[in-house]
Amino acid sequence: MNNAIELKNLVKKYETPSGLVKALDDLTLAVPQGGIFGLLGPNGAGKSTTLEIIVGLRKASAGTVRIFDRDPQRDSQWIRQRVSLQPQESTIFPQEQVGEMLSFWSSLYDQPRDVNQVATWMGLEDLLTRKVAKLSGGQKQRLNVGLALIGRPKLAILDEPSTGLDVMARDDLWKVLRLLAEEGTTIVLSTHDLDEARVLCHEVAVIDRGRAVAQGSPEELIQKYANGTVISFRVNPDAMPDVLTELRAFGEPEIEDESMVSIRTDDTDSVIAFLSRRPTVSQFHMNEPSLHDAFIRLTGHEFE
Ligand SMILES: Nc1ncnc2c1ncn2[C@@H]1O[C@H](COP(=O)(O)OP(=O)(O)OP(=O)(O)O)[C@@H](O)[C@H]1O
Repeated sequence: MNNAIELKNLVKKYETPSGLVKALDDLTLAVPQGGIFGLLGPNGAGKSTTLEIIVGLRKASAGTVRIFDRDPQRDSQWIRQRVSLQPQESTIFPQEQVGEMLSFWSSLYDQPRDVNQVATWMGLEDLLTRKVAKLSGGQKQRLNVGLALIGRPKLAILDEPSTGLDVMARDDLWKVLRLLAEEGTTIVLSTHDLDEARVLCHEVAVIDRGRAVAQGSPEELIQKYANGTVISFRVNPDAMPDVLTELRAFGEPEIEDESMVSIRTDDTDSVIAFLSRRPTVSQFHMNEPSLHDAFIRLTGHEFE
């Protein structure tokens, strides 16, 4: 068995007062063991629903779920010792102190990590005697991630772990996640931060409207789906018609305003060489192909 997670043809329907909501619509994906895997998608794409089904908190309406080759609904005891979830929101035990929470959580596992080690990882070492209710949003988030890691899970499921963290806390979290992945932990996180997905995740699945529309490393997806670099520049309005005509040899230019033009190209060197020979052209700007471009190409709509 090579995969930590195998989801096949998952469907999840929620009953709501205004009718059935189809949160997952034939979602299929596999997560290899080890490494950091990202579920990437806009609000409402179905990421949290997928994560909750993986840990057995929710039951799919149809389809199959295998976690280390087991069924999380039937083998819930086995799964609970090895698979952890950091939910998006949690209001557990607000009157307890941070240290008490970490100790209590660690007592639920057979081979927990050291409480002080996890507190240090999460930047909570000076807050161990503070009540959970008195933590800031970012501190609560760090505690929730710490609780998800303290049981030494084989598979840690993190639902938007960076949300609410400042840049330094986010960088510290990334370091911890990379360290755990190097040790062999499989980490699955959801995010709608495309930059986070690109720098942190070894592999991502792009989720859109309840389906996984593509899977691969961020660089693979960019290469496969994001079309070329966008070069934009200013041009003297009098020279615009000539420049546009000649530029068409490289692709279809887009006029942004009366003096700003952009063109998407795979042949950056030739376009730059052409433009730099023109005295009427100035202020070059290059936008490398990104996951955002790949997402738009894959889904046909903006990431929002
Ligand atoms: N308990 C629920 N009852 C009814 N509808 C729900 C429930 N949970 C989620 N949904 C709906 O299912 C769809 C998918 O939601 P989900 O929370 O899985 O998406 P998400 O990708 O995690 O979004 P976000 O990035 O905003 O957290 C949305 O349309 C949402 O409104």
